[in-house]
Amino acid sequence: MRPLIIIGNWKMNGNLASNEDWIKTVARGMESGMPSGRKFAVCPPFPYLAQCAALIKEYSLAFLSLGAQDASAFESGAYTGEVAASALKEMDCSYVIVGHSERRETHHEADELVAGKALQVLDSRMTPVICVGETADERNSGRAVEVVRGQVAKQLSVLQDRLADCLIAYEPVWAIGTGKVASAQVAQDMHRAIRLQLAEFDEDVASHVGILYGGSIKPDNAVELFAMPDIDGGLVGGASLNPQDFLAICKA
Ligand SMILES: O=C[C@H](O)COP(=O)(O)O
Repeated sequence: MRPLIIIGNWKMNGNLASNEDWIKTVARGMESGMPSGRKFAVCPPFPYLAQCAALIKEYSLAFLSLGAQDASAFESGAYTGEVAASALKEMDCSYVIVGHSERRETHHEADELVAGKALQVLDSRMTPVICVGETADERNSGRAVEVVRGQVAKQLSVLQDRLADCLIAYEPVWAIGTGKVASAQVAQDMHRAIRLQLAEFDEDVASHVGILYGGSIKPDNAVELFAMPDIDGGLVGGASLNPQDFLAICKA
């Protein structure tokens, strides 16, 4: 049985004061317990990881793990501005997002680079959250499944059965930050297509990999999305900035 995993991605938001308020509010909200069989994490920007790790300890927030929004495909060395997966592990990260569409678009990250990042994350004993998803044009021209299959195929060709230790986040680009959430059925159909593709490679890998949905998740659409058999949780952007909304999604 795969756990439901809900990961908040703050993107380039937050500051020392608001981060502390967020953690305090979430700690209070999680105090009385959380639904069983679920895991929760938050991914702040790199500079705030140490602060958030310390606050999670201070408030004994056992339910909440820490994650990062990216990692280098290199182990260490002269790569100015890059952050090594091993450094993220030292900061108490359990998850690292790789290949987010915002990085694929703004930083021209290709599938091979994304797979290299995922390998570094795995080698540092954390879980990569590998993002895939089609643009509006690709969906409107009927190529959504083909595009996503292509992205997953590249990851499979590099990671092989190590993909069993990763999470995949299906994030249709047209649903990110737009308020246009994919309907639960549209998301389920793509998650099913990804799982069937994984099963073509290895049934065991397919049954183990958690496939999260991302794109305009809100407290009022989370219940329906999470009820779908192949949706194993969510990667939540905008709504995760509000601690009450994040809590509501975690409990949905
Ligand atoms: O990483 C999160 C996704 O990009 C979704 O963002 P969003 O919830 O603001 O649409």
